[in-house]
Amino acid sequence: MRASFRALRLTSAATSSHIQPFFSLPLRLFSAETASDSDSPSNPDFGSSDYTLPSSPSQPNPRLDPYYRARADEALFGKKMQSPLQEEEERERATRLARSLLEAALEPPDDVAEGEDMVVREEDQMSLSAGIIGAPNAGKSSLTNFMVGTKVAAVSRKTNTTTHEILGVMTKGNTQICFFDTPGLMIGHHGYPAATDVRVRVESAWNTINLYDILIVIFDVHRHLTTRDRRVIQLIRLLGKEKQPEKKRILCMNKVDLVTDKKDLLKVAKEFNDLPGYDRYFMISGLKGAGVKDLEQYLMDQAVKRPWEEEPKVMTEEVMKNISLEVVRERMLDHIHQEIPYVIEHKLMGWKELRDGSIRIEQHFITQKQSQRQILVGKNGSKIGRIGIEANQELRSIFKRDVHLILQVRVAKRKGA
Ligand SMILES: Nc1nc2c(ncn2[C@@H]2O[C@H](COP(=O)(O)OP(=O)(O)OP(=O)(O)O)[C@@H](O)[C@H]2O)c(=O)[nH]1
Repeated sequence: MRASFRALRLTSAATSSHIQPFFSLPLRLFSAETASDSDSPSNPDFGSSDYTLPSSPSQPNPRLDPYYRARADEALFGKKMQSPLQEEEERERATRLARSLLEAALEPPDDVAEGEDMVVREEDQMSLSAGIIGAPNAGKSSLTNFMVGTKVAAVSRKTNTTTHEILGVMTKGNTQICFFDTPGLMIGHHGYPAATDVRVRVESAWNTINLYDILIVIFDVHRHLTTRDRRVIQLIRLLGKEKQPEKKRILCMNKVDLVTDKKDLLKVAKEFNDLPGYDRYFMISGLKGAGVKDLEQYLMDQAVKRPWEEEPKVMTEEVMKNISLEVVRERMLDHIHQEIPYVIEHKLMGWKELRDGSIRIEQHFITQKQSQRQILVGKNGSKIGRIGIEANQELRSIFKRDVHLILQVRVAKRKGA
């Protein structure tokens, strides 16, 4: 759109320069130029800005009957005679075109994201809380990260109605979607529960599901095709068994990018086709983004009129960098109880967001003496290793994504060395 407007401007500039010579001749005849051979603009003999001319007496525009004007136009320019009605229509069309061109020109630049800096009145706010359940490694975090975007939602809680772990917040236009990890259903980071456990967890989860507007049941379809897991199948079946409109559920077949024969996906879809509890089925790759747009649109459509729960602030990269420094420094202070932490310089040397959404962070500690370096590094690197592991874990949980933390300890170069 902007390109076309630019083209339009260029055309009009070209047109006016084209017209110029046509008018310059008669105008020169009447100009009040003093006689001079010099036409040089750097040394003008006459500049109209130096003179104030009396404004011409206002004359009413001579009015011509539209009928006679049309006839005169036809005689002079060969233009087809138009009725006043046709003229009116043409004027309207031209106005519409001009307006749409103006609107196109005024469109916000592409790099200003929709909804950014937009204040949405509370009465216009739409919300959706979505619980996500899946076995470990099903891809809950990757999917949330993809939808929430590269910016991490820095949530300052307004309400505290739930103690569930928040995975991320997506705010677009007037709609906010909060993604929660489901406790009780959290089969957790510690491995799969026993088969009997699944039933107990699902049963108890029904009570907590009421807290969400929708439950996203996610499973690794590639894994399902290669190593079927009875517990995962049981979970999917139990949650989709009954249709309960107030407990809306959807089933997401994740990691479709890993499935080479796409016909296999249809087989899996058929396998769970008989479950009336699921409102919709989605085939997605939460990591790569395939199918996520459809899922996102579906979720946006489910949002209800309700004030947002979270302030839609986003953690900028700058804030994330500072957090990374603070977390590492805190861990260092935990492990080094002597004076030296205060004389150690601590710098962020590298920050890179990798294609899989993880962040590579490189930080350097610069000590004054070799002995200080030795204390910080510890025996065979044990101390700095401990600091790194703990800080990495903490950063991973704050940023809700993988973090590759690299710490280096070096001795400051002596001046003049
Ligand atoms: N190829 C592929 N890999 C994926 C996809 N989604 C997630 N993964 C990978 O699967 C692994 C687990 O993903 P997570 O998003 O951490 O899974 P999770 O369900 O949050 O795992 P827990 O935190 O253990 O419950 C990671 O190595 C991801 O990179 C996907 O759509 N395609």
